[in-house]
Amino acid sequence: MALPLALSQGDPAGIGPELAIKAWVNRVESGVPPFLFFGDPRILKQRASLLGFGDVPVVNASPETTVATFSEALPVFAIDAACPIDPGRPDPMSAPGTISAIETSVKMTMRGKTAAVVTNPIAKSVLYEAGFKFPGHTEFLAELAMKETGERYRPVMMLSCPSLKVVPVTIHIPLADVPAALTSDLIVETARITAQDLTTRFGIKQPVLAFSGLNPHAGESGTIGREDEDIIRPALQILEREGLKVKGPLPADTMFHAAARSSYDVALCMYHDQALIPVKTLGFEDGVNSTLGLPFVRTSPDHGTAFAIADKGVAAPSSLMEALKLAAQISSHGTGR
Ligand SMILES: NC(=O)C1=CN([C@@H]2O[C@H](COP(=O)(O)OP(=O)(O)OC[C@H]3O[C@@H](n4cnc5c(N)ncnc54)[C@H](O)[C@@H]3O)[C@@H](O)[C@H]2O)C=CC1
Ligand SMILES: NCC(=O)COP(=O)(O)O
Repeated sequence: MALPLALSQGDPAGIGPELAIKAWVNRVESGVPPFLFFGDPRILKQRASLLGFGDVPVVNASPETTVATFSEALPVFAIDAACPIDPGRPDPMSAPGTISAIETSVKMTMRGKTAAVVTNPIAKSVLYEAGFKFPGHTEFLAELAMKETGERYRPVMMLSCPSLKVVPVTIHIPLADVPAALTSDLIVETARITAQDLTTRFGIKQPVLAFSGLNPHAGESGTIGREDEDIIRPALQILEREGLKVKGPLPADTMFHAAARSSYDVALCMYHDQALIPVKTLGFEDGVNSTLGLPFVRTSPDHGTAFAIADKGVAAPSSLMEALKLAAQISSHGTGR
């Protein structure tokens, strides 16, 4: 029997519990693969009754019992939240439970009990307040993988929707720090991992990688900033010599219209918003965040915790459902690494 996916709870005061309930309710008509929710069953039950899903049966389960249970009830691997949860009001006291749900999902997946990790959104600032030392899941997952195998992993964030795939080369750092963080080595390493995983996990034989510039007009031949010529172009030359198909550095403002998008498989952008604005504009409802470079498959919805709507019942589960389907599809061929 196929293994279930591990779905971590995310911030319990956010929309994660609601999305899990709605994904389970839509499982048949939307083809949602079996998942095991790692989190506090009391939170799921509370949220279900608050939002009019009180008839959803929530049962304690293990990876071994999930697939058989899934058609009848929402299976939960119980992890204590350790504090009362008020939807929309995040509390750093819930951080240990949030982190433990991620850790347990990874452990189960790396030990072959679950097929892949799908994460519900966490609020970075809430976890930072509780002492969490990682910028986000992406880097934390690499650390957890290293704990399991002793090997170092270089994680790469990729967001995708049907019409676009993007990779931010620098991720959660202040914009003012981007130019100093950007090096040819960082670009080359990010591109190699992206190209490998696009081939092994996404079935794109020889992906075309398009690179944005950093400055307006990709620096206009070095007259509006030097990074495009001094850092990005040399990285592309190295990649080209290695046989990768690359384009750029391209002006970021003109590389995302439909005709431009049809000329490449993935856009590697120099900072977070340069990459995420186009993909969330084109496909917020069905966008998926995947972590490349890890020894297991991880996906997540493209959005955050949406605290302002966590008690309203209006959160759309579509992005989480796409994340679950993509994780199942990729992991059915192995990890690709
Ligand atoms: N993978 C993750 O763990 C991610 C976590 N975050 C975290 O989420 C928190 C909030 O971030 P924001 O920038 O406000 O982004 P957000 O995605 O939570 O919300 C942005 C807007 O989209 C709406 N929205 C989000 N998801 C929705 C859904 N499923 N259905 C309907 N409307 C939805 C929200 O109500 C809000 O208006 C931050 O603390 C951030 O760190 C953000 C992105 C990803
Ligand atoms: N903006 C994307 C995001 O915040 C997702 O980060 P991560 O938690 O997947 O590392």
